[in-house]
Amino acid sequence: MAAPPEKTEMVYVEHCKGINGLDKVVLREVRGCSAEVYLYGGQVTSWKNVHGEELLFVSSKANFKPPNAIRGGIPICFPQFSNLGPLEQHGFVRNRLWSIDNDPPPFATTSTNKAFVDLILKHSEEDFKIWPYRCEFRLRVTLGPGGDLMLTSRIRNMSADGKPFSFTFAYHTYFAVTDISEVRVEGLETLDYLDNLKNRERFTEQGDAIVFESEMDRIYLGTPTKIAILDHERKRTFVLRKDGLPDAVVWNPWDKKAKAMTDFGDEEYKHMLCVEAACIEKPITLKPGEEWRGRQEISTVPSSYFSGQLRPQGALLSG
Ligand SMILES: O=P(O)(O)OC[C@H]1O[C@H](O)[C@H](O)[C@@H](O)[C@@H]1O
Repeated sequence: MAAPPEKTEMVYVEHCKGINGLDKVVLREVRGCSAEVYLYGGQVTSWKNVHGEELLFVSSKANFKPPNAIRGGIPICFPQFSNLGPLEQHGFVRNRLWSIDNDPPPFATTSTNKAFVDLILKHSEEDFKIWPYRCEFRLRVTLGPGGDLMLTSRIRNMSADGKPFSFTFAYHTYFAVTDISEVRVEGLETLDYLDNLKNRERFTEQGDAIVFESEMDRIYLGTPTKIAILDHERKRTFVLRKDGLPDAVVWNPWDKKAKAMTDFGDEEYKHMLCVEAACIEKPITLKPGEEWRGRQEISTVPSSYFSGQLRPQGALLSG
């Protein structure tokens, strides 16, 4: 009798080389969705659904070359968002080489997810010179069986000398959209925001959703835990859920700024939108031994599913 055909084992986590020989980790799930994480920056650079469609934007001009940050995917801004402090723009972890964390401390809740990777960035002596604190940053990236992508950061003050530190933070997520002028963001209505284009002056959002007709760079404050990004043309809605991250940045550079960025195509602003789960207005302070956690989960649903529910009184506030 012929032997039964051998079953090929599903590889949920693959360590390999990416662009310019940089180390990357590919996460895969049974139904065909996938994600990629570069050790450089601890940065997610790809997130594909079961049809193999890319859901994150990465510029065709992105430099995958240290010390440049990678333009696209999900860069992590830490310990400083933007230029809100003495460090380089968005802090330094987005252009450091992270390591695989083979022995991460357990999470309180056990999960049955198989496609995940744990990374760690220990504060080097070199970095101590620019940021004189003892810090350990652990990042878990998980691809759920349904294709949802979860990032959990655990940041700990490792100081032995009693020195606290403060930081601001953002998951600088670049969503891929079909046509920015047909995109709306729901869940931020009626909130206050700081307008980065007007010296961070404070305004209150008046529209019943955010739409895009020109450059936008805002920090929405104290937002609900769910935000939706509706890609009208593709009838796809991204749902962003966050925990420990009260603020949300919304950014599109539009044509003029796009042209000024060397690692960004002139027309690419039409096909991306950054919505960033963040903690900016009130920095986090950690005493020695304390740990902070910040989590972002992104998923997609057909737009019709959410249609009409995304109002301040609607689904977004119900959990
Ligand atoms: O060019 P980068 O340093 O990556 O920053 C890109 C953008 O990041 C955030 O969204 C800020 O709010 C913007 O002001 C900034 O232009």
